Amino acid sequence: MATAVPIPSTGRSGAVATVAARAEGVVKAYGAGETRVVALDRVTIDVRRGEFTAIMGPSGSGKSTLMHCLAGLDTVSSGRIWIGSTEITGLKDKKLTKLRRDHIGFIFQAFNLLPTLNAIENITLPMDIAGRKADTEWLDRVVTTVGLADRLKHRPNQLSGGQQQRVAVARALAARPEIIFGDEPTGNLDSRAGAEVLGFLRRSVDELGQTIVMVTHDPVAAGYADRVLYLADGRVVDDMAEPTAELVLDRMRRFDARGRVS
Ligand SMILES: Nc1ncnc2c1ncn2[C@@H]1O[C@H](COP(=O)(O)OP(=O)(O)OP(=O)(O)O)[C@@H](O)[C@H]1O
Repeated sequence: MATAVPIPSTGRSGAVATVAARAEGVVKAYGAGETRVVALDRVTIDVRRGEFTAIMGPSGSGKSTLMHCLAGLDTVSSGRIWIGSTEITGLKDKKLTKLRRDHIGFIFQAFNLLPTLNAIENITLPMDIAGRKADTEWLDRVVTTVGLADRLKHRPNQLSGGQQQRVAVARALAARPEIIFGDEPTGNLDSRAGAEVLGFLRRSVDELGQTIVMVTHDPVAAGYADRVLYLADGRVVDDMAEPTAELVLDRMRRFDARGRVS
């Protein structure tokens, strides 16, 4: 039976509590022989708790693969992954499914709402399926934070794209997951609606203490994060603190597809 393995201590007290997810020496290869593609090449990162981390990089650099491996949606070829204090590499399917359900929230580019359910029913659906009772006080805070209090009885087709994505954000936040992963969460939205959703993601970090990891191509979206990790050719090539859209754009202009200064 696989058991929870604590994240190795860095020697400082409280180190475990500050890390929401960790990848250590992660390699992910697809295929074999001549068609073998190394999507992740010895990636080591810590995702700090209570931070908004963006993952950027050219197309094919390994962003989605890294997110999927961190979230336990894909297996690694070698290396180790932790969510909180639990090592997920090696966990059996059933345990992994439970860990994902109980500790991880997802926001995808497509909103993935059920059309026959209203907003609040969509928000609480994962908890209903898991047989968990919603904490009503928390749910009220979440709904207020994402600005949906007056739209809870509306079905998805009665909401704008931005409002639908806010329902998806609230759905991810409702169960108080350890970490939320977003794959281009504003990719289907116009810039105004995208800014609104990003503003609410930012608030959920600042006001609710949420940890968010977001894959994006958009320097404006990355500017909402606390930190941007840049991938190139399956490797982490840069780690930017306190990004702004301008700094990110400048960084993208100066580096070529392999992460080298051009
Ligand atoms: N299922 C798969 N089978 C084979 N190769 C794959 C598979 N998934 C991804 N890859 C390859 O792994 C590499 C990284 O892909 P990944 O989707 O992680 O990149 P990305 O940075 O998210 O790209 P994009 O920005 O275009 O979405 C690419 O070379 C891709 O072709």
